[in-house]
Amino acid sequence: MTALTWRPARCWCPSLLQIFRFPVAQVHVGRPTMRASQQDFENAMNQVKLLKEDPGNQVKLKLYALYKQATDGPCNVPKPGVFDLVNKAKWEAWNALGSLPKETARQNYVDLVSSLSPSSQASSQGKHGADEKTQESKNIVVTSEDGITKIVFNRPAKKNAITFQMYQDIILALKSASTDNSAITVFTGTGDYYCSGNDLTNFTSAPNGMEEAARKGAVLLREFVNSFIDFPKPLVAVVNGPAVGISVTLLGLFDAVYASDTATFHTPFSQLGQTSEACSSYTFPKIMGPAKATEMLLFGKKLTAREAWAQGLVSEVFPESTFEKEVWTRLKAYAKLPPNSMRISKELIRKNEKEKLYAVNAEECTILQAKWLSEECVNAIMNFVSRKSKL
Ligand SMILES: CCCCCCCCCCC/C=C/C(=O)SCCNC(=O)CCNC(=O)[C@H](O)C(C)(C)COP(=O)(O)OP(=O)(O)OC[C@H]1O[C@@H](n2cnc3c(N)ncnc32)[C@H](O)[C@@H]1OP(=O)(O)O
Repeated sequence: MTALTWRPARCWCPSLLQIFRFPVAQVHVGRPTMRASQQDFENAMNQVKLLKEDPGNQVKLKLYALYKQATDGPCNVPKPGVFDLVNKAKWEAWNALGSLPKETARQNYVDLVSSLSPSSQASSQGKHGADEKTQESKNIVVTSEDGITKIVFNRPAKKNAITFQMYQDIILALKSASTDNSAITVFTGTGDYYCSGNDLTNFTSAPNGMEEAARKGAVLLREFVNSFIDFPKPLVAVVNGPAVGISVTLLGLFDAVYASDTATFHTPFSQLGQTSEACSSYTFPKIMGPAKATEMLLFGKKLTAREAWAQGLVSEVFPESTFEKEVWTRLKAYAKLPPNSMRISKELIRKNEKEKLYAVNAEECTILQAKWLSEECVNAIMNFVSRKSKL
């Protein structure tokens, strides 16, 4: 990215004030802090002007984005052209905050400013030393090191099944990773599974009735999948073991998929009385051809890692014994590549598909909302919960 000029306190360039007024704090997942008042916000703006060191482009972009979000709300201006690099980066940083409420943006701004003390400035400028923990909730752990933000499914006792809270945590983790200092973002799992898909007990607690739960589920799913469609940096899956359901279908939206030879890929939607999601009704036929996609998405055929590689869903398969070492060595090298080249190349690949992907996602969610209320689906969930059936 073109360097954003930094002017220390004594020589502010008025035209750059917009950029530097708003240090962005990390997104605090599951840890609400006290609301910042307008006065706290103004104090923080003044504090920013007193910073003596340039906090780095990424922080400046975050500052800008939070400022705009806190004052104007969600991004509402057209995206600058591809060659208007600085304004485009600013627009992307603001747009990445999505529908983050103004009050939260204001709080994040205040938190970030207070974190920009001399001792914390080093990390915000991207000097990755020891593993820098950027965000942690119980079941989704996010760390950043060596230019790589790692988002880990961390619920091994339940084979990393994804709860409602985890969907929300992942949305926030991706938002944060899209503007952090890392070059690439990686998903992986703790334990023997990569992920067993949607937590089927998400269906069993519906205090306001199933229709309301299905409606909320569809809204959440749509936002969740959109956050993968929109993710601007290279997104890599390190598939350490079996993957089921939505953790498989999402792979069609990743940029690279590395799998251990212990991994399997299974989308048992018909068995569950459900239908495909995460744009797989579009991406899978495109990746592997309609005949193979049908075997997976309609008939629930489970693929080995090598079969998934042969069908183009997986980039490369590694023996379990050397998987971690080989994959992370490679990813660390990739993370040293010029990040903006990677982002722009990804944008070139993705941009012609985006509108189609949004539309497919919306339609899949509408169909699923109805399927979740069907007898076929309710029976399948009840059979699982009452331990009558497993995959
Ligand atoms: C009303 C509408 C609300 C909608 C909310 C929607 C939100 C978006 C939804 C997006 C659509 C996504 C679809 C999918 O992902 S479909 C795929 C769903 N996954 C499955 O069907 C897998 C079910 N699990 C199994 O079949 C087996 O557990 C598995 C083969 C994965 C492993 O078998 P194994 O014998 O090795 O291990 P256990 O069965 O003993 O598992 C250990 C414990 O983990 C629990 N577990 C595993 N997977 C899940 C899961 N998906 N959901 C909930 N719990 C899971 C399992 O029950 C065991 O728990 P206990 O030790 O407590 O018994």
